[in-house]
Amino acid sequence: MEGNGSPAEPPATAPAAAAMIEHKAYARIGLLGNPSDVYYGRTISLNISNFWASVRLEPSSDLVIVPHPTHDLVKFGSLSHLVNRLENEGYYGGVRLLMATCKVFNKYCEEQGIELHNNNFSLSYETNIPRQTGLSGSSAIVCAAFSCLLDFYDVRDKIGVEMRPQLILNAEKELGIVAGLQDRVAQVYGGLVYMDFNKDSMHKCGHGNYMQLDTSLLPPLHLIYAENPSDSGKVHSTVRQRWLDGDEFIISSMEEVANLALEGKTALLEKDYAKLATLMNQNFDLRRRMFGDAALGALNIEMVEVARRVGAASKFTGSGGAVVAFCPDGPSQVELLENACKKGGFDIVPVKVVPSLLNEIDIRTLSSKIA
Ligand SMILES: Nc1ncnc2c1ncn2[C@@H]1O[C@H](COP(=O)(O)OP(=O)(O)O)[C@@H](O)[C@H]1O
Ligand SMILES: O=C(O)[C@H]1O[C@H](OP(=O)(O)O)[C@H](O)[C@@H](O)[C@@H]1O
Ligand SMILES: [Mg+2]
Repeated sequence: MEGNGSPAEPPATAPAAAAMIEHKAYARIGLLGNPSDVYYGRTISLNISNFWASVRLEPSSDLVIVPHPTHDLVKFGSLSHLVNRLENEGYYGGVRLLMATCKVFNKYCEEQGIELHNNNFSLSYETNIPRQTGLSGSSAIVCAAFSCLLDFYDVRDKIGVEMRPQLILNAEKELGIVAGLQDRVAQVYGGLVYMDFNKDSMHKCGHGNYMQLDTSLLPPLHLIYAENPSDSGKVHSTVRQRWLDGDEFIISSMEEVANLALEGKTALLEKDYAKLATLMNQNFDLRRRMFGDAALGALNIEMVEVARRVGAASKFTGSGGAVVAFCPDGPSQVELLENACKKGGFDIVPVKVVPSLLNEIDIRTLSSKIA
């Protein structure tokens, strides 16, 4: 509609880079096999719409990384407020993640001879993923920022879907955070994904083999969580060092954990949910033996045990802070679980699975067919 004095429509040929771009990336649940993704293992993970991070890219004259008003707090009411904040949430927020994402993106494009235009942008973020609870809050910010850069520079077709999780992981590696690929794969692909990170494919192709599974294979799942931030990089570092030092127990236990994902794929395809429950419990028990109770934290262990006391299967979604629970006996058991969580002071929500996030351009970049 043309009105008197209304601003002129921008020309149809305005560069795509002039538009604001926004992308979301969702929290993920490691259903089986984690943390063997850090060790050439296998996992089954799902992307959930209960929580997400979003990143907004706006064209600007300078390149600006915008600190989040609460997650990157630098103004405090008092000294004790500052100390309290650092003790509970650490020194860092999302700014370092956004910066590292830009650096890694630029490095990869340079290496691959992908030309980038010279326009600048501002990056800002929001997130409602409970902070540092093993729901991949960190990589959600990186993944959403990475998607914004793909579109701003119009290179979605030049950076294949299979490579993206590794680049998203590289942003955290750049910051010295020990982590694996499962979060990033789930967040790039969406839905339910079986992942095999065997050494051969990791070394030959620079990525694992990723297979999307039908999300309707999943039984109803519940997510239990608490405000209890833990630094996943720190939780992982000791076990990682032992693995690097050739510790037989850690190496063989990680192999066992990886096998749970392989068995879990069959169980899901056959809808053998009794088996799924057993595998989930074994997964946590193996983690507990490898990491030890002190590293996992009493509150996190209690979340697993609350679920087990009502007969539900349970395990960590990530490195700690949230638990995925499955009630094989159905709604009456779910009610028991909800009551037990309420009494224990834990939040509990039914899991909502995100469908596949790949668009047509993304699918065309795949070197292997998705299931
Ligand atoms: N909600 C958040 N807001 C801002 N930055 C975050 C948030 N969650 C994580 N980060 C950043 O990512 C780093 C690693 O977080 P991590 O322990 O992996 O959390 P998560 O389990 O949520 O992935 C943190 O030290 C911090 O810099
Ligand atoms: O320990 C795990 O299961 C996962 O820990 C990290 O995820 P987070 O959400 O930060 O706890 C890590 O990034 C994953 O690769 C591990 O599987
Ligand atoms: Mg993380």
